[in-house]
Amino acid sequence: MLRYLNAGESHGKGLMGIIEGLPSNLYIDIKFINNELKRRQRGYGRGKRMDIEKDNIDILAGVRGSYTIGSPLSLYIENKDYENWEEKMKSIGKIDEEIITKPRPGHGDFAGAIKYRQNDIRNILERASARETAMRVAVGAIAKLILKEFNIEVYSYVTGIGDIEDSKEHSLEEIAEADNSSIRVLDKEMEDRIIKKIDECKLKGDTLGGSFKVVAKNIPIGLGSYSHWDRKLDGKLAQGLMSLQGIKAVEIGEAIISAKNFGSTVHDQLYYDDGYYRETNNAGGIEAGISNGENIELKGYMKPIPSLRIPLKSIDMKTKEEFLAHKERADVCAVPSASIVAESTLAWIIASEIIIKFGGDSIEEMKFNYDKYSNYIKTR
Ligand SMILES: Cc1cc2nc3c(=O)[nH]c(=O)nc-3n(C[C@H](O)[C@H](O)[C@H](O)COP(=O)(O)O)c2cc1C
Ligand SMILES: C=C(O[C@@H]1CC(C(=O)O)=C[C@@H](OP(=O)(O)O)[C@H]1O)C(=O)O
Repeated sequence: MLRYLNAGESHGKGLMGIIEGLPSNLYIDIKFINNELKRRQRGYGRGKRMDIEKDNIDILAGVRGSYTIGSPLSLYIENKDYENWEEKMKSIGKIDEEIITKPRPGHGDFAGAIKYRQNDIRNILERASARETAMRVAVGAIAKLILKEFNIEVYSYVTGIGDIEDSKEHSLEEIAEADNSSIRVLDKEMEDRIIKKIDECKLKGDTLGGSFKVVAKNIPIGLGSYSHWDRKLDGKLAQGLMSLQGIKAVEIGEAIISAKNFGSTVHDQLYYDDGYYRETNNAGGIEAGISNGENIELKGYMKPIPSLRIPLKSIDMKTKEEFLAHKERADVCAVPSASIVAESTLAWIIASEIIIKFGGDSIEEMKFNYDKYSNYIKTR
């Protein structure tokens, strides 16, 4: 079983991660991990923080000579912004005028302050923050390195920002080009319109959300199971994506349009010609909680960023008086970054499932079991 934990406050010293259950003899490509971290930091609409951070992975344990050795992996990413926050972080909650008491609607401030009995909302926002997604991407990059051994690739692109949407079908070759766009869209004209919209939104002190698609190809048949609720692959993927800050809905395959159509037009018919194939993939590669060999296709929907330069109405939790919410430096839109975190999440869950299905303590043993299973499939 593969698992990980991460720790770290947004403006603390840094982010820590521990991965346990990795196979031995996996090549840890630091350049690849750092490039993934860079991909997450990009995206038009992000705030000043991304100019400060230069996310870079430091591997403290679990690797010798670039290969895993079967021990837990320990990871570290420094927060460059810490030097600007050191005093505040050390005195947290002690300097009266710096205590945050006016919760931002849409963030964790209000419910978190009550739940954890904190007078200073900074103690909530530091960990509720999406800063920790940098570590999720580092961990996801390691999952991608496992997937590469099995020729599995993960892609994503932005399908919409605000009311500007791309509802066209795109080939994987087109989707692979999303990194060339500052907003990770596949259409230049759409990119220009979105940039204009983000600029106007920023001027108004407002924020935007949007949607993205994540796709994984070369998925073996049989990951996940229908046998119990918590073994279902679609359930695990939805939970993974929903756990990302700001993501409020997840669609698997063409779920939304399918709910409006007849079964005869929705279900992906099966054909055989020297191997099974389908002409459609409305199910998004999953039937009864099991991967069916088609590409896994997910869509995530992100709400607008809750921190507004022109804040919403709130209550000062100290005096109970009406006030505008606390102002905090923020992104105007972070959907492109969220799409990269979603790639990492999908990669992590698929890598975990590969380890469940093919077992093995080393990459060699996993591949041996995988090859045997692939040969078996050819005979069915
Ligand atoms: C990459 C990324 C960057 C984000 N940046 C901000 C931000 O600058 N300001 C903010 O208020 N929320 C930001 N968010 C969203 C909040 O973290 C999120 O809305 C909040 O934690 C409440 O959680 P929920 O939206 O899942 O309910 C960001 C989310 C992501 C994925
Ligand atoms: C630090 C990151 O995102 C942060 C997520 C975030 C939030 O509230 O979620 C608030 C902002 O923090 P700050 O106020 O320090 O600018 C974002 O910059 C990151 O993505 O690495």
